[in-house]
Amino acid sequence: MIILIPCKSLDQGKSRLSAALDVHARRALCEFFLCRTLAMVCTLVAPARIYVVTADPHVVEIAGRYGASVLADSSSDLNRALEEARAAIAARHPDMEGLLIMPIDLPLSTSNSLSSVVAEPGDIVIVPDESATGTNLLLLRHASARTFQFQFGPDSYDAHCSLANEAHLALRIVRDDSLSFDVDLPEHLWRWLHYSRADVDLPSDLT
Ligand SMILES: Nc1nc2c(ncn2[C@@H]2O[C@H](COP(=O)(O)OP(=O)(O)OP(=O)(O)O)[C@@H](O)[C@H]2O)c(=O)[nH]1
Ligand SMILES: O=C(O)[C@H](O)COP(=O)(O)O
Repeated sequence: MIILIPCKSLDQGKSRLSAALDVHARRALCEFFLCRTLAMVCTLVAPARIYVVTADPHVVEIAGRYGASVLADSSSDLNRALEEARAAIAARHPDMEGLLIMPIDLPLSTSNSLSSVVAEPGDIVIVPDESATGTNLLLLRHASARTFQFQFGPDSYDAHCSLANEAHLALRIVRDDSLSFDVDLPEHLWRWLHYSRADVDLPSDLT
């Protein structure tokens, strides 16, 4: 399995938190999210199977610390960035049998919860967000790993499920509180900070 982490430029990420956090704090949060995500996925696969697609040189440097490879995002569109990254990955890994799209903003995710998703059978495994509108995790297997068209954006959960059903793919839906929680809006941030303050070493901008 290959793990592909899309990462917006750190100065631009989590823009919907701008009412709650200034640009420095948002940048610190994105860096924190990126590092914890890289550390976690390194427990699941070898660094040679971890890719980050980004336009940010600082993200490139961070990914390098974890031994992950970086692919350039020249599009500023998430679906296009993923398509281009996947094409590059498929060329480097002709044996690619699975591709997991792993966002950075799932702060309750753990190695164990990710392992459970990876253990699910099927051509496509989806973990929706709490509201069952977004797609928090997308695991593609077999031919889908190379061909399934990414539909990230508004209502991506429905869009991904519809596409999978139209193509008669074996689709598994996983609902898991630790993976369904993503930090998009200030209310998510407050909930996460409230629960994690005791056991997470947060960036100083957030404490
Ligand atoms: N490379 C790349 N990654 C992206 C892009 N847009 C979003 N991402 C990443 O995709 C994942 C999910 O994105 P969102 O939850 O929308 O996070 P975000 O874009 O930082 O949040 P907002 O700015 O508030 O929309 C995160 O890992 C983002 O860093 C993009 O245009 N290019
Ligand atoms: O479904 C999606 O497009 C991704 O999960 C991003 O959605 P979000 O911006 O609502 O997290």
